[in-house]
Amino acid sequence: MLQPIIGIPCDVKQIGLFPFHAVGEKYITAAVGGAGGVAILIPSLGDASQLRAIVDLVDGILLPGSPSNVEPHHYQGEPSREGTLHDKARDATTLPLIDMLVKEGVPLLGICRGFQEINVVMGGELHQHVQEVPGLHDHREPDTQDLDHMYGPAHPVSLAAGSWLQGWLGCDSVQVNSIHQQGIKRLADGLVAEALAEDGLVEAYRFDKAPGFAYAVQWHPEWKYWDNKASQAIFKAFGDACRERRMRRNQ
Ligand SMILES: N[C@@H](CCC(=O)NCCCC(=O)O)C(=O)O
Repeated sequence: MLQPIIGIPCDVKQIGLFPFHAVGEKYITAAVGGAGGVAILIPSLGDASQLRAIVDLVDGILLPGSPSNVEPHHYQGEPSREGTLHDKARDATTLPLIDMLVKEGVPLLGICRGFQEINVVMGGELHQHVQEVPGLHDHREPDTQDLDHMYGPAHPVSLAAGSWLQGWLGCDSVQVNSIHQQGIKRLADGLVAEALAEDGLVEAYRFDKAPGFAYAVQWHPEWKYWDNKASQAIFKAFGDACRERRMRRNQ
């Protein structure tokens, strides 16, 4: 099968005295095994000339999750609390990159932080502490070092009538994991909710008006994707869109 090139933007993390650009391995294995691509890691240099070359190089972009948060000035949010983890370099890379990808119809899959980034770029807003919003639940991960527990099923999401997920899965609800403190406060115009948590928080959306595949989920389908039908469906759809772009570019 044709292997499209899937770019994954890095977080910038301090390891000892030096900054490193890094991506969690589970995103890489899901891009390769779940979407059938060749994964390339994209350094978060925030350089426009690099972004142009990257958009010309890739067949799709997977925006991974991260413990860091989008800086609130990008969506007119209140200043972050003292000690909030940000990643200025990632923001400076992914936010302009998303705009280019959507405009040019390059397939885009956002996961967790990536889900939040796309909403911000398209003009939406985020809750910074979902668990403190009246009526919303606590969506943070369980206090455990056991990853199977941390990334295991946490709550159901209802699939919107006519959603891609409902069509892919043939059901109206799935269980998802939950490892996030921030969430969608206002869904950007043009983004169509695909799934909602029990408290009404948007947990997945598609971007119908985008010329290409543009989909994002708040949960973590990359975690043991091979054991989860919804994860497999999401990565297959993303991989198929990337393959279609590859085939068009090969013509
Ligand atoms: N920081 C944001 C996004 C949360 C997120 O992406 N969590 C995953 C971190 C670890 C991993 O990559 O699996 C928020 O708190 O909402």
